Amino acid sequence: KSWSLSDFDLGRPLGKGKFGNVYLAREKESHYVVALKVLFKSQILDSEIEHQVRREVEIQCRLRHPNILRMYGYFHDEKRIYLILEYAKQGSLYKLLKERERFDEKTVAIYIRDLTRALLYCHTKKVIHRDIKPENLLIGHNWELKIADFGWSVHSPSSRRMTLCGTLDYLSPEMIEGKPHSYAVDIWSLGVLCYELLVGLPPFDAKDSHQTYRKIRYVIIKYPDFISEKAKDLMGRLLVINPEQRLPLTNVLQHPWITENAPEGAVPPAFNPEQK
Ligand SMILES: O=C(Cc1cc(-c2ccc3c(-c4nc5ccccc5[nH]4)n[nH]c3c2)n[nH]1)Nc1cccc(F)c1
Repeated sequence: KSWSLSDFDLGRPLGKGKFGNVYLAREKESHYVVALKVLFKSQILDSEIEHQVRREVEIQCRLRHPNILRMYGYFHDEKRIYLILEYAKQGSLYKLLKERERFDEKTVAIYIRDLTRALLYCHTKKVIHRDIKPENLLIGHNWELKIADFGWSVHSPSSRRMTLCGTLDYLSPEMIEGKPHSYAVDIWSLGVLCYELLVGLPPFDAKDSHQTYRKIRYVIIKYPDFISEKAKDLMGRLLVINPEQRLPLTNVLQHPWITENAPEGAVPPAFNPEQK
């Protein structure tokens, strides 16, 4: 089936990015609601990232997992490329985190469990570095987490942590030192995300990038006293300088903090607007 713009009714913008915007859209026949991402060919060609976009499309179309945002297809006209993406009803985790300041340990354990499963799935498909910072995580209809790897594209200008290459907070020590990154970067960023969801701030937050670099390289972390010992134990096994010594993803699922707080069948709580 080849799609075209005339197959969709376009709705409001969902996110504005450097290479194009994302719109709510509804397929006319089925009334199926999607997120339609519009990329401008001119900008892609100018930025010589055409191969990267092709690779992203290639990867995204192959990935099928409940915690990875689906790409249903794509099409183009003379000026633009259109990506037909899954619509995540509850929006971004980043927005939710800002609204709620931080999450309770059971909720975070469920999110970390689901992300670990999604990353394990990616690694079996030889895909690494799914950028799992809050800006790239969307919340689905049943409040489940979805990795939406925005890759290089910048989203919603309101995201506060934009340095030119994206936020530093999630960089692993080996990436800072320009070493080739492996699957282990995903384990590191899982630790960073866990901390940020529990505390409300990233672990290496600092007033300037040099301080952030220093904190990352020497893994200088302060855990607030409301963080449980088991949560600290898990993060301590993920945020390890030496990539080989980080807890493998399969062991994350067996960690007591996960098994006790996110037992089989536990699902994320519904965040009702009035619930504080
Ligand atoms: O760009 C993305 C991923 C991506 C996903 C999205 C995105 C952004 C927002 C949403 C939303 C969404 N739901 C909302 C509800 C409330 C408020 C805002 C919302 N945004 N649902 N699905 C989305 C999908 N933008 N970009 N992939 C990509 C990029 C280049 C090439 C390629 F093949 C893939």
